[in-house]
Amino acid sequence: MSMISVEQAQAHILAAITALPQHETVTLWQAQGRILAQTVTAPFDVPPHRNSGMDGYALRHADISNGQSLRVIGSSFAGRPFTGTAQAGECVRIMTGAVVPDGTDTVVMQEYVQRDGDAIQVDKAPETGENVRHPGEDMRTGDTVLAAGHKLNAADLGLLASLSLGEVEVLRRPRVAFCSTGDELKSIGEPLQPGDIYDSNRYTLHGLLSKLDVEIIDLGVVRDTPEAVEHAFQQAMQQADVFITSGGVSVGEADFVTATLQRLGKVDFWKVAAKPGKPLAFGTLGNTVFFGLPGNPVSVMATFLLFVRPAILTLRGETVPLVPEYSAICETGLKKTPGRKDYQRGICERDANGQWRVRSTGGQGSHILRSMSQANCFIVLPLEWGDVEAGTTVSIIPFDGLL
Ligand SMILES: Nc1nc2c(c(=O)[nH]1)N[C@H]1C(S)=C(S)[C@@H](COP(=O)(O)OP(=O)(O)OC[C@H]3O[C@@H](n4cnc5c(N)ncnc54)[C@H](O)[C@@H]3O)O[C@H]1N2
Ligand code: MOO
Repeated sequence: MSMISVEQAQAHILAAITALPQHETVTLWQAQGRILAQTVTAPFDVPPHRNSGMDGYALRHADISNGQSLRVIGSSFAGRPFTGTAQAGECVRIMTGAVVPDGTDTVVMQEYVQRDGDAIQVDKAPETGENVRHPGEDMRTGDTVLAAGHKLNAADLGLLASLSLGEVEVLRRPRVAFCSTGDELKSIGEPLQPGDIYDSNRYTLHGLLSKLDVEIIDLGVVRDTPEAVEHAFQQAMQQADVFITSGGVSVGEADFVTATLQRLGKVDFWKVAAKPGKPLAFGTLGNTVFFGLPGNPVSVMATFLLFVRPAILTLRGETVPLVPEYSAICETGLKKTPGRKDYQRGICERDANGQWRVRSTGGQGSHILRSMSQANCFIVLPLEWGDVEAGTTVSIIPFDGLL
């Protein structure tokens, strides 16, 4: 199988995936960031009643044009309305949010009033209707206030609460299973035998998945045997919407991932013209979407961000899964071989003029995980480019919110 371009691979993945059809009901406490599966209409007006925008006095505007003093006949507090009706020459002490009493049409701020016992004198006349907030000004009965497909944010949660809607229908979260493959991998704390290393990819993947509001299923470290790899695949197919492996996807004699995918499911593509990330495998296992990520620690992160993350966002119902790129001036020269699109690790910042500037983190081997830890962006270099001179304008993908 020949290599396909990054763009072809991304298009292929997004074309193969649609949002999960299943819904679930969650409380507002669990609803932040979830995708609505229902349309929400307002069951009543918000605010539900005419109320005051200020602390002051509710009065009849017609009464103050001639400068007469008004008699205070009671008080209206938020949650404790005045129940009577104001007549000509009368006013009611009122607090912010309290019901504006019948018979009045305007609220004057208390700072513009002089009070003497039961009488007030207005120093500065408001406009008619000033400081009166009307029913339905925020939302009117029957208004569509949130559409299906909308991603709920903090404002929306408050909005739903103000409509007394404590639960909402949202799309189900994707279940994502992942494992590391490799006989050389030891778990934290185990002694290393010659040739061993500690498994870092599972921790990286767990961290990346934790940013995405998914159900995470950790299938652990899988040994480099066809049986062990197959067993992990079987488990994932039964439990997960997405299955991610790391390692064992290249052409070595202990690389069983692609063959297992071929046996149990379907290989959509294998190998992308990306550096790092070349041996990425993508396919399906029944209803489970499969990503075989290369084992190198930087390759895992790059392929996750470029290919897996957009797929998961699409599954969870988001409509703009790809991250934006920006132009930056590259302050360091970069080594590059034409033939693959490079995602080099960079450190970017905006200068005083708002111009992005970026420099390399140094060594770009896909085993140098520290380059990802030091970086705050990818420097994206087109497939056909060779070495890059300092001062060249390049594209960057900032890591904000991604890692
Ligand atoms: N003859 C060829 N050899 C390789 C090619 C090729 O095209 N022809 N491609 C290279 C590229 S590019 C990559 S990327 C790697 C990917 O290989 P695998 O996906 O099969 O990964 P492994 O061989 O299993 O591991 C690669 C590397 O990463 C380390 N590793 C693996 N898992 C973990 C883990 N969980 N935590 C930390 N480190 C891990 C592993 O020890 C290896 O050093 O293939 C190249 N070879
Ligand atoms: O594609 Mo590999 O990820 O270059 O090291």
